[in-house]
Amino acid sequence: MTPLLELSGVSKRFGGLDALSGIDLKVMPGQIYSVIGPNGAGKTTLFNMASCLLHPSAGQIRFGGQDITGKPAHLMPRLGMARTFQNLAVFKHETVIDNILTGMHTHLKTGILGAALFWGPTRKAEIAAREAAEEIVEFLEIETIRDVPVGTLSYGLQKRVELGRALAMRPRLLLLDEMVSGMNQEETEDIARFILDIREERGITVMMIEHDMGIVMDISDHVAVLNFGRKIADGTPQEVSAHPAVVAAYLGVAENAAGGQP
Ligand SMILES: Nc1ncnc2c1ncn2[C@@H]1O[C@H](COP(=O)(O)OP(=O)(O)OP(=O)(O)O)[C@@H](O)[C@H]1O
Repeated sequence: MTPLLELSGVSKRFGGLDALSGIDLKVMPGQIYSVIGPNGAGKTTLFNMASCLLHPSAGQIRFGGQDITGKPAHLMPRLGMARTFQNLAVFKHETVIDNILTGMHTHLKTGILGAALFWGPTRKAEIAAREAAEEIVEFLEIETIRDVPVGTLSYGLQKRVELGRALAMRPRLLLLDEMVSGMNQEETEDIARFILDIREERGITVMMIEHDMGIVMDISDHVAVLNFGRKIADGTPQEVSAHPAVVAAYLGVAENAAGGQP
């Protein structure tokens, strides 16, 4: 089976710093794939390169079998890749439903001129987009807040809206950057359930960066561990959590935090 996303020998250098060095990884269709590692390990840099916001200094990135190395980021939604960001990326003054509708516009090809010339098909596309947006609202259980401006909602609900907008792009691959950070236990469990349903019911492959080991261990099929820009382990949650290099990397962090020697 062809990997949905494949990084081969990917490196990224910022000035004198090797943020990533020779990363190889394969995300297979249907997987929930987590990327973990201590702060500064290179996780966000990896996501930025996978979504073409940054381009690698060396190596190749393939998406759906197609070489996307060096391609502009704005093409990614059309190719079937959507993402959420570590910092909230929502339109705070817009309502929940309007935020989700903005995700649909990747697939609405007709602009104002098209609307004037082809009122019929454009109208149909708009109606279909609205129906799909309503269906996402229902799926994410946010019907009661559909007309509320997003900025007035709790952080956990705003993240849920951001997830809805990414789903509206109808991706094959969904990249989730620290989705549950800052969420309470109940909100985290809701997100874990949504991610499982996104894979089961929508057939979307999910790749996520997470610091919350509970959700990583509970729902991932595969985990890659980064440390100082290198992949130090790769396998099932059970395999990586027992891997000596992973234990040492996390122990080093804990000892540093406690003022001990790494
Ligand atoms: N644009 C940039 N210019 C220079 N250095 C950068 C840039 N982006 C990231 N870095 C550096 O690259 C390294 C990896 O950073 P990155 O943000 O990818 O780590 P991370 O694993 O996502 O960390 P965190 O868990 O804290 O979000 C860090 O040393 C960081 O300071």
